[in-house]
Amino acid sequence: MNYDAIELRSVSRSHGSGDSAVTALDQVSLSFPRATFTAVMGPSGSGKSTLLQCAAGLDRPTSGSVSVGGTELTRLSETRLTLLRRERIGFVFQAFNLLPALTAEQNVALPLRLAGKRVAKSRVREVLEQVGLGERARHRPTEMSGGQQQRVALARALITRPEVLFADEPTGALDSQTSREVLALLRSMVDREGQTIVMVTHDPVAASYADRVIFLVDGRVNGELIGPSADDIAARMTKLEAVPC
Ligand SMILES: Nc1ncnc2c1ncn2[C@@H]1O[C@H](COP(=O)(O)OP(=O)(O)OP(=O)(O)O)[C@@H](O)[C@H]1O
Repeated sequence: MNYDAIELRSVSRSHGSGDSAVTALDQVSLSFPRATFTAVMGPSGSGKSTLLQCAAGLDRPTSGSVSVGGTELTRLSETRLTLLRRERIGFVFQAFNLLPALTAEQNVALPLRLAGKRVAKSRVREVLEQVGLGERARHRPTEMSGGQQQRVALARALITRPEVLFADEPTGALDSQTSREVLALLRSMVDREGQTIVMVTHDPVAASYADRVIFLVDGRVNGELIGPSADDIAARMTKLEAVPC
């Protein structure tokens, strides 16, 4: 069967209990087809991070189910879930989280080393070249710009050829020119390599690089835009943020 990269079925996630319970996600059903780039947007507290965490197997839904490439996460033990995350899911965050004592190539090789796998130098070079850093393999993070560091983080996320790359505000710490370069790189990973990407962002320009933008409000899907411009996205966000709580 040809499964979507990620599928969420009626996913709910609550925190706490009784009167103080908070519903961070409320019956969310979404599919993320392979080789597509999806942005997730919504007002602060609308459930974006919770959605990403549940979809990536970092958090468990209170009810509903999540599948990665047809594998149902909700049925896996913690050990199997950790293995699946390590082998089939990639992450990049606003903070680059590189190890300062290691060179770019050592940082990129780290996920394979941690998994006890053989590290082929040629594969490390290949991903560094994909992100345009073939010449910087021996540099340490302090010798690189913010954009270059985020590209190393991207190469590190891609070394295992993950089925899905989750990006949480990946350009939040970058200036607008550097952000555009990183976003163009994400776009080309989808178009050239068939990578599936799900990205949470507050930035309409960043979201406009995606094929589809999903809007969350109060833990529910409030609609989507397909191939929108940054202006369309900004207008929709302004409307959503104007809704009284
Ligand atoms: N561990 C937790 N305990 C209690 N409530 C939580 C917890 N994590 C999230 N929440 C609540 O769940 C809701 C959704 O939070 P979430 O962080 O997913 O929103 P978000 O859209 O990512 O917000 P932001 O854009 O501000 O980062 C919020 O009301 C938040 O306060």
